[in-house]
Amino acid sequence: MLQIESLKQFYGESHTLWDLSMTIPAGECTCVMGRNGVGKTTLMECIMGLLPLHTGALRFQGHDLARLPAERRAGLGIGYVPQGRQIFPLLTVEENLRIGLPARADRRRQLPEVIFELFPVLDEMRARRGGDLSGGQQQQLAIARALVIDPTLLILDEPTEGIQPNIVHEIGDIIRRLMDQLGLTVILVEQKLPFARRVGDRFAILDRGRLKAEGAMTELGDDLVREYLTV
Ligand SMILES: Nc1ncnc2c1ncn2[C@@H]1O[C@H](COP(=O)(O)OP(=O)(O)OP(=O)(O)O)[C@@H](O)[C@H]1O
Repeated sequence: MLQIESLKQFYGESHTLWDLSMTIPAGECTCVMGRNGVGKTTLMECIMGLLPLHTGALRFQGHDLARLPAERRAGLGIGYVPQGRQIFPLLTVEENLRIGLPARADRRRQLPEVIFELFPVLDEMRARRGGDLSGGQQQQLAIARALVIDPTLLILDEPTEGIQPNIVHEIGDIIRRLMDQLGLTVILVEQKLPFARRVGDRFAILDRGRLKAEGAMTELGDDLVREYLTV
């Protein structure tokens, strides 16, 4: 579904991603893993067009992504839940959701009902300010906002960061439900190993901007965990 080919990225003089190539298969959840600062968020921002590539190619369902500005990439069906959620605290839940609408390819101006079926709490809280929601509710809002464009690929950057353990479990269930019910492909940036094992079908491990290992989640063994994931 998404091919990343020989991608390089720099922040000024600092080389952040090195010749990174990987394929994201359709219908699966690929967990991008690695310690702090290895380049996971940078890679997601390159895919979304929030950061320029130095060299390399990005292909999404036959489209040359790297040539398209960020808003066109969303229009192709790539939903993005950024690290830290980025909810607008003074806007209502409904206003936060509506922010996603202009990126829809079909120019529809109505929120898809499926969002409220998936997240009934957001329906109850439509008129509340984003800043009044709990961390878990804000995360649901951030996911729902990404769904407003009817994506086929959903990118989630550390959705469980700073969230209570019981809600973390619920977010895992939601991700799997999105895949089963809506047929979504997911890229999940995740540092929590049990969560990644539960939700992910595949893993890709980054270390200092390089892809070090990838495969089926069932093949993620203790040696890789020790070398690249434990702190
Ligand atoms: N705007 C920036 N300018 C310069 N360097 C940056 C910038 N953003 C990130 N970096 C550096 O690039 C490297 C990769 O950062 P990135 O945020 O992509 O890592 P990460 O794996 O997502 O980490 P985390 O798990 O902490 O979010 C780090 O060394 C970081 O300090």
